[in-house]
Amino acid sequence: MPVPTNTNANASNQPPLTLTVIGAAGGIGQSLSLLLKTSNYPTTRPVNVNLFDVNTTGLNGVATDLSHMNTQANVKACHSLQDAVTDADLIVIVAGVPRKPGMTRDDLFNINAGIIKNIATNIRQYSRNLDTSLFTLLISNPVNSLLPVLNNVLPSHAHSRCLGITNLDLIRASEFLSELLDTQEKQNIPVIGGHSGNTIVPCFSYSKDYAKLSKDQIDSLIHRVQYGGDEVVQAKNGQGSATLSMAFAAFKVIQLLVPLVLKKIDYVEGAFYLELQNDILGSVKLRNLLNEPELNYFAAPCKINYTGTYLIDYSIINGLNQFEKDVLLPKAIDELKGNAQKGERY
Ligand SMILES: NC(=O)C1=CN([C@@H]2O[C@H](COP(=O)(O)OP(=O)(O)OC[C@H]3O[C@@H](n4cnc5c(N)ncnc54)[C@H](O)[C@@H]3O)[C@@H](O)[C@H]2O)C=CC1
Ligand SMILES: O=C([O-])CC(=O)C(=O)O
Repeated sequence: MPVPTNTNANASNQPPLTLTVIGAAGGIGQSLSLLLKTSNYPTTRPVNVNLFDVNTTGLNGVATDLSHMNTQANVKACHSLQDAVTDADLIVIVAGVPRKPGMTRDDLFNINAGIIKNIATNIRQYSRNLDTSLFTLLISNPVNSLLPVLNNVLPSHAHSRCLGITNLDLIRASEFLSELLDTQEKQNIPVIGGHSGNTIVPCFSYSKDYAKLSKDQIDSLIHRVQYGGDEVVQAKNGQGSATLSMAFAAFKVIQLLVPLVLKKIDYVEGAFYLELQNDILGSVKLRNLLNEPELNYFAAPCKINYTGTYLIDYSIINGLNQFEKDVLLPKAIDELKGNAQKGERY
């Protein structure tokens, strides 16, 4: 059975843009790979979508299926992590186990931490771009603890390009508000903190319609965003967690980052879970504002250039209302510190 490799000739001899999906045969991986295969990329360089999964039958099936589509990107089934990561400009990690009803994301830690550590070890050993420009997007759960596991293996100068993906929380906040208001308008609602239950802090006070909402409506919106993942897990009733909406959320992030990776723009703005490093502007100020000098990981709006996150927008904290600042944030931070320590100690 032939395994698809790049099908389009590289007439220009330009170096390809390489996007790698690890966990490509899974629920998120398949949908995300489809989106990446069918996307238009603003470049004349060849675009390679490298797929890897330990489920080799699933991997070959997905890669063969996608390879018949006459689109810009070439798909390649990689049969080792080394092959998948060596030339990557951007790696998306969706490998691991999803939740079943009754489980928390934290229940996935033991099994998924080993998977992430192995992937990180391969990135450290083989990625050509790790030291300069590689972006690594972590989707596997629990994100709050697994990003520290990833970072523990990778050199610290690469951490500002290792981003935990919380975009589904922002998308849910926007959509649930729109549904409640019965409008087509989709507002941007900042969501900060982390990616599980109480650590998810949706900031609905930033909505222009906040004053129209009752306290009960606000409480139920916050709860729905914090436990939106459970809503899908329960609906799927043992058949996994959010896959289609997550693939959409990840694709949006990749669409944002690709022009940066191609060096077509100087910086992008997005919200990510990441390590607070002293050399990222705004990190110290954010810790001071939160009165949390020991807080090592947090999700917040950031500015990112092609060498990584260079600014964390701490001003988000100043704009919060009293309830968000005094009730939601302290609960989130308590859990976030424990979640990060768990990963750091692994
Ligand atoms: N950050 C977020 O907002 C979200 C995160 N997730 C998380 O994403 C992860 C993946 O979810 P699904 O795609 O639904 O799971 P899935 O079970 O459908 O797919 C996971 C894939 O990973 C592969 N895999 C397992 N170990 C591997 C390894 N060592 N190397 C390469 N591939 C490996 C499996 O063979 C499988 O194909 C889960 O941990 C889930 O909790 C899910 C939704 C949202
Ligand atoms: O809830 C889960 O397990 C998957 C997830 O992270 C989400 O849907 O936000």
